[in-house]
Amino acid sequence: MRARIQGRTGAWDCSKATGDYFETRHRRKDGSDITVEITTNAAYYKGVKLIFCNCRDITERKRDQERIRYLATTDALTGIMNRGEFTRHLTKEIERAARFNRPVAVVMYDLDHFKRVNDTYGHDAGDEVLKTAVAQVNNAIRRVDVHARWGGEEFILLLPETDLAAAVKSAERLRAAIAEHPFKQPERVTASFGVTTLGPRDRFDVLIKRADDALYLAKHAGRNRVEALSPEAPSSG
Ligand SMILES: Nc1nc2c(ncn2[C@@H]2O[C@H](COP(=O)(O)OP(=O)(O)OP(=O)(O)O)[C@@H](O)[C@H]2O)c(=O)[nH]1
Repeated sequence: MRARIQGRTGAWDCSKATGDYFETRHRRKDGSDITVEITTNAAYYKGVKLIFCNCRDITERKRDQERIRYLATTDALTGIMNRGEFTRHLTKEIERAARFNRPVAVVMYDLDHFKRVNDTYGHDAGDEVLKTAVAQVNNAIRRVDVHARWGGEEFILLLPETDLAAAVKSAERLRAAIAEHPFKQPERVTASFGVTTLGPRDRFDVLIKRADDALYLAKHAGRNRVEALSPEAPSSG
């Protein structure tokens, strides 16, 4: 038996491989995508080698897997990354930055007096404010920056290849993007920002704690502002 499977990755000859397994993507005549699982096995019959090649349409399974992955990694309200996924990204980035001695910044931000928004306009209006604020930030960051919901009305950004001065500049741009945007209910919304960068011996929790401390400073200095703490800053414990 000789079969050729023509996929996007080119032709694959069934007669050359046995005990093989792989997946390939193809396009149907109607333009829709199909994912196919290929398995091959060989058997001998009267001295003749027979190759069995099994092709199965796994498009649905793939779609389900993608959906599960999306739900597991994404914040349902805002559509950005959730805390668990961000933690995985930052952990990797810390390793990479330390290994290659590259800068990396973390920015935490939190909407100001957000409880008042919920109390005055209701929870649905509060949700709208969260989504709009996130959209403003998404529009103002680089593609390589990672934006996630840390919890409640608190958000976090990972800025690769960014030193403290550049991160403060970015945070200031994001602060202005929220503060200057005409929201619906209420019309004006602000957020406070805490910025820090990775120190030479920082672990994940130390970095997050320092960003959180900087955010706390911004809240206590009057809100709608950016505060930064460098890795050399004394820890608040
Ligand atoms: N609508 C909505 N509200 C949320 C969500 N998550 C958290 N909140 C609300 O966010 C509010 C946070 O209130 P606080 O922690 O007191 O903070 P704040 O009022 O923003 O005050 P500061 O942070 O000090 O400026 C609470 O009322 C929470 O119920 C959400 O997904 N949707």
